[in-house]
Amino acid sequence: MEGGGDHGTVRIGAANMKHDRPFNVEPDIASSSPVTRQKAAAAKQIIENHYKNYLQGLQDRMERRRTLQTKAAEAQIPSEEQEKMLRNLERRETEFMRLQRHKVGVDDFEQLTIIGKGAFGEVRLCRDRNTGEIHAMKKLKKSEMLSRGQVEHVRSERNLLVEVDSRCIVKLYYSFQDSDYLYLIMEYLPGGDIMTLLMREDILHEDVGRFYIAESILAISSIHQHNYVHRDIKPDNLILDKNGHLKLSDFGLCKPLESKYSSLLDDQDLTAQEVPNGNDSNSDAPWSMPKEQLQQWKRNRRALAYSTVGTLDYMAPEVLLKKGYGMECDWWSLGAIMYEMLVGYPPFCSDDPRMTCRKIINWKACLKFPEEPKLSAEAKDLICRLLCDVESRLGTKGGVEEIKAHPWFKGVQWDTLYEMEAAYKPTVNGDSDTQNFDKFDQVSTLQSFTASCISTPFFNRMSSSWIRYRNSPGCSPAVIIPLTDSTFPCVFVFYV
Ligand SMILES: Nc1ncnc2c1ncn2[C@@H]1O[C@H](COP(=O)(O)OP(=O)(O)OP(=O)(O)O)[C@@H](O)[C@H]1O
Repeated sequence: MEGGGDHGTVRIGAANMKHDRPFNVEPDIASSSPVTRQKAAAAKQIIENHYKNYLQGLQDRMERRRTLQTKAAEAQIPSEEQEKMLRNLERRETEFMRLQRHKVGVDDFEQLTIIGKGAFGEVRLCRDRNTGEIHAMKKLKKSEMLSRGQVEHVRSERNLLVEVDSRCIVKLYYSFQDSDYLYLIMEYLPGGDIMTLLMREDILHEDVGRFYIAESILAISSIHQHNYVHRDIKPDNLILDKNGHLKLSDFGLCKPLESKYSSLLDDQDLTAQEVPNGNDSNSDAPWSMPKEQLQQWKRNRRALAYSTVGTLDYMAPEVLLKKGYGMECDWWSLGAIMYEMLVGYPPFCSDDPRMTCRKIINWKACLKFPEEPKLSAEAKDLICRLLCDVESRLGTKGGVEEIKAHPWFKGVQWDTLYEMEAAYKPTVNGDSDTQNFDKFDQVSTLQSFTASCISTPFFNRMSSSWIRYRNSPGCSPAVIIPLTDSTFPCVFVFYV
């Protein structure tokens, strides 16, 4: 059978030889029973989808090749080296296709402990039934993704993970789907995320902070080299391997900013009287928050990370303001994380997200350093040169090298950082140890998954038109649920 030009028209070899012209099967189908017609329509859909995916895959693959070629040419990499990079990409693409053809599915993995939750799903430890290897399985509910137009972003995440072969980026082994879920099978990083480290340690010594900021720079720059902007760099996306080296995760799911923060961002709000006004008092500074409130913020941050609302503490002002933005926005986020590592909380933290938002936008007035803990002059300078206008931000004009050359990094051996002993070595007993992750209710909440459990004064203060509460068994004591309209505060950032 050869494919004909039009849908529904097929050219059939021997049976059609007499006429030697396309044999239109439509009249037969039209006279057939409704069940047959349904089956034919379903078959047509399956074939069309198959070829659509196949062609899309080919296109993506060619696009990745072209991007790599352009990047390599721009970076003036010698042609021999370019050839090697392209061969390497082809090898990984082929390997990935081979694995895809194996039709790996969820049944190939034994699902173990839940280790994380995010905006659209959960992350679990899993064991490959064939090899016995332990991996991390990210499981995303399709209906949630579809209803919020997020499927393309999962594709981005999967593409990026295949394309960027870097020791600073979490590795992707398989991606597949069943009728309800999308799955990403990734390497398991048992050291826990930087958020957990910060919650445990409160503040990091400058040497430890320097190590993790330096590794974050290498990770961020490796995705920038492939023309990706993360937009959502935050401590829970920086995960440690068993030796304490850092890898960046979570690339694909875009939390659409427009819907997430629209209620926080109308112009009137930004000029409202509570906007921090640049006087010299420290009344807006996080450390002037009552101690109990600050503790509450710390207790809430994990729950916030699991929610569909997410956090905007690390987000650059140009992203919040929906101005044009580029890779520099990731360097802002890094500045906010560095501040938190050395000071103990993010620079614009507040128990009210509206205030955080305003503080970020009014960063000139609101970026302040406490008396204690005392930061070195170089550390302060670097933070100030990352948390500033795009035009003067380090990395904007001179790229990553400009950041690496800052005096705070004096003595850092950039080329051998990942071979060095890490600044902090997590305790990890065996491949499937999950002690560095929070303990979760092990019953999957994905069935009725909308958001995570949060019950705090923090949310009581949020606009009631934005979220509301609902008691829910197994999700005590409260669950944030979305409004049914477009203001649903769904979250997640990544854009190509
Ligand atoms: N490969 C991994 N190895 C170990 N832990 C992981 C891995 N991937 C994710 N996690 C854990 O699961 C948490 C949630 O993962 P991730 O951020 O990818 O999920 P998400 O659904 O994309 O969440 P978000 O709401 O942050 O966008 C992480 O903060 C981390 O603690």
